[in-house]
Amino acid sequence: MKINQPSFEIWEQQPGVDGVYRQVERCGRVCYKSENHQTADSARPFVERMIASKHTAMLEHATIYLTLDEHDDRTDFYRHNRFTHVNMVDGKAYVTTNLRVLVENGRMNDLKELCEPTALHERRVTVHFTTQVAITREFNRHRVNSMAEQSTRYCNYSKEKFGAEITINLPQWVKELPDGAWTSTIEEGTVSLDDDAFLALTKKVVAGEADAADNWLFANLAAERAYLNLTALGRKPQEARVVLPLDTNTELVHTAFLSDWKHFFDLRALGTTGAPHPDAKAVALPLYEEMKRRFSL
Ligand SMILES: NC(=O)C1=CN([C@@H]2O[C@H](COP(=O)(O)OP(=O)(O)OC[C@H]3O[C@@H](n4cnc5c(N)ncnc54)[C@H](OP(=O)(O)O)[C@@H]3O)[C@@H](O)[C@H]2O)C=CC1
Ligand SMILES: Nc1nc(=O)c2c([nH]1)NC[C@@H]1CN(c3ccc(C(=O)N[C@@H](CCC(=O)O)C(=O)O)cc3)CN21
Ligand SMILES: O=c1ccn([C@H]2C[C@H](O)[C@@H](COP(=O)(O)O)O2)c(=O)[nH]1
Repeated sequence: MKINQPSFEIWEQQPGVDGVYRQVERCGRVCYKSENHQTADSARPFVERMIASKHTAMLEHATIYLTLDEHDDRTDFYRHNRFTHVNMVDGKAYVTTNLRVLVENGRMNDLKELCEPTALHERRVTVHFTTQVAITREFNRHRVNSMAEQSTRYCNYSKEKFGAEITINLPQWVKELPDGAWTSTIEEGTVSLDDDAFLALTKKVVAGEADAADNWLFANLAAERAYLNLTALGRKPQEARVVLPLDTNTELVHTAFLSDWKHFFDLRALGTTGAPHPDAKAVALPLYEEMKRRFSL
């Protein structure tokens, strides 16, 4: 069993139309952890597959910036589209939208007007989180955001690609436990108990003699054994996944307007409506600091 630390990364879109396709591919491949299929020219066919299979939500991760004339017919369309922000300044329309809007409204020609963001465009920002399933349940309630998440229906953790093991994302309360028998094992990021050691731990739990770290490790290790046994018995990942704990590691991508990120930080970092969960705050607060530096929130 692996133990990951929570983390985040801002995924900046590369310039131009190529950057548009690559952003969709990078975010979309998180779902099936299929990054190994990415090549120099795989982005456009990937996007075409997403369109053909009607998985157009993935297209929302590509941000489109346009600068149009106030009186251009196209400006009118974008001003009335609810997934688009338009700033009107001195006769120009500074449009921020996403690729799904263009694809689903037959407006791919507008890509000819693609530009890099100026100070007058409302920014959209893509963030990749590595956290627990428990936390992505909370983040995914920010429903105006665009999302892509690693799938427990389709990822088979018993495969070599996942190291044939389960990965847990370390909860803050476990990290903050006073030093004990498991401290160095947890810090190393891998736990592997042979059968005798697992049975000894099980006995301690059953006898009610296990401490907090013992109980936490026991439950995760038992879940891992059961998951691997179920897949070995022929159960599909989407069946075996029901025994996985809420601290199972997952990857989540959110793309949102800066104004929506501000709302996210109010809830998940700053706690303006109640204390954020410590595992949410563990990624949201440093992300807030980083966004303040990069985008002057
Ligand atoms: N691993 C993964 O991440 C997977 C994710 N899913 C996701 O589950 C969802 C299934 O729900 P379903 O309702 O069919 O999917 P849709 O993606 O069609 O709708 C979801 C929401 O997207 C909004 N939306 C539509 N167009 C845009 C756009 N251009 N920009 C921003 N938001 C937009 C709609 O808003 P409104 O209500 O205002 O119209 C709607 O609320 C999908 O998003 C799908 O991708 C499914 C499988 C795997
Ligand atoms: N209704 C619905 N069902 C879905 O399954 C679905 C959606 N919507 N919306 C978008 C998400 C994202 N989806 C996907 C589907 C495939 C890949 C993918 O990586 N495909 C690889 C092959 C997979 C592999 O080799 O492991 C590819 O190269 O196309 C990514 C995201 C599926 N998704
Ligand atoms: O059929 C599906 C598969 C996935 N999703 C969404 C829900 C989550 O945000 C991610 C990962 O979900 P899993 O259930 O772990 O596959 O994708 C969905 O809505 N429908």
